[in-house]
Amino acid sequence: EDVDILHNLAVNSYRFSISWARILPRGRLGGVNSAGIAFYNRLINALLQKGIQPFVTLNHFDIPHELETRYGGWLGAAIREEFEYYSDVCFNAFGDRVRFWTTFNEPNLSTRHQYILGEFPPNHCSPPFGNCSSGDSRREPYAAAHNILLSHAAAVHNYKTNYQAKQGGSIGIVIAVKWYEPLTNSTEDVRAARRALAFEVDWFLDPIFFGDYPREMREILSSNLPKFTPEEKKLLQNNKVDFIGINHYTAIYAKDCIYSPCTLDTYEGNALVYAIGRRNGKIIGKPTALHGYFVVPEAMEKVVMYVNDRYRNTTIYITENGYSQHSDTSMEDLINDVERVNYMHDYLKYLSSAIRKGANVGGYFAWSIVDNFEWVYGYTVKFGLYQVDFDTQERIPRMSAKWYRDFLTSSSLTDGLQVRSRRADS
Ligand SMILES: O=C(/C=C/c1ccc(O)cc1)O[C@@H]1O[C@H](CO)[C@@H](O)[C@H](O)[C@H]1O
Repeated sequence: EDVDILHNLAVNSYRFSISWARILPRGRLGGVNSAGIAFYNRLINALLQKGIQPFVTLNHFDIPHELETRYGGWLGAAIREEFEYYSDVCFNAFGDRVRFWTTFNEPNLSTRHQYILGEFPPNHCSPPFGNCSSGDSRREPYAAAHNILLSHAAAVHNYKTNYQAKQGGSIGIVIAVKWYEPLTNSTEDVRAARRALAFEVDWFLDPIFFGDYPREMREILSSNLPKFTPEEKKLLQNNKVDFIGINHYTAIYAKDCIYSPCTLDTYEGNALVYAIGRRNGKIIGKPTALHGYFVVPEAMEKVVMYVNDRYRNTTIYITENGYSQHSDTSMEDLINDVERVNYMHDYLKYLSSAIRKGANVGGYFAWSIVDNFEWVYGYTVKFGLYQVDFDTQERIPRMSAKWYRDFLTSSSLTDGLQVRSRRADS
């Protein structure tokens, strides 16, 4: 039914992730769960029958529980071999039909929620970030990220060596990219915004493209930041991604915390930056249902140009972009979601502007087709173009679903928005 919905919406690609635990419930030392393989085979085949390209993520936050018990999850170096094995099972089982792979979804966001703030499992943190039963908010996120980067490199190496030539697909990684605008035009705040971006984007993409962490991180984190051996640098640089996925939702002001005092217990704390939604009392953009996420459409162009310029014109896919509503919104407003229509329209307008300036953008994915389980917020935050009645599983198209279908199927729009649907494989 959902594949029919996608077909009626006229999209040409669908992004989803595979649950590692559904394929390998106990990791590589346990067996492959054939029911899990069969489930994704049915989904992939149903999509292809409708001419929809599957765009597949291997890891979207969750891991088999046994790997947490056995290795301490991403903190243990042994998880790299586990991920390489898991990715191999997936390339083998699904790679004959999948043209687009990504290794990780937003590891730059998940490691911070897991190991700095302690909000996501395994809930590790230390003061001043929080009081967790274990953790080290200044060291662990970087240790976990290091193992993720090397797991990524191992999977990309395996795909490029053993699968790419015969299967003909491409492989990338998805990074969450929040845009940071300097709070004031002081040199300190301008540097703070640049630094926040380095701790957001360059943290993962610099090692992948240039073989090492950015200078800002090496200076500030010193011995808390792991080091790559010469062989690891080579592994990273020799196995560049074919494309970069960007999940972009919002922008926020960055205030310097090196030359002026701040509370440093936030998401940007380790970068010595304080992020704030207001400048002189004026909010950066309309708030959404997700705390700290504001509507700032022009930031779409800025993040795309930044990534395009720094990472040498590598193809960019916008792998997520979307607008959230509170579940306590009235039924009428949930369905007549004009704010979501405006959000998508305006963000797409700035994406088209980036394309006109030369950015190499291969496609755009709306988040999300249906209301999703929003992690720690559960069902209280709604992102769907289709509303879901969770008692009956009924899907109800919102205004945004109709708008998006019209946008994708009309060859031009009268109001100057000139983005067209692009084929994911072009
Ligand atoms: O998962 C996040 C964001 C999580 C978060 C934000 C704010 C907090 O306070 C806590 C968690 O990013 C992406 O954005 C979406 C819409 O959020 C999620 O539904 C996707 O699963 C994910 O890839």
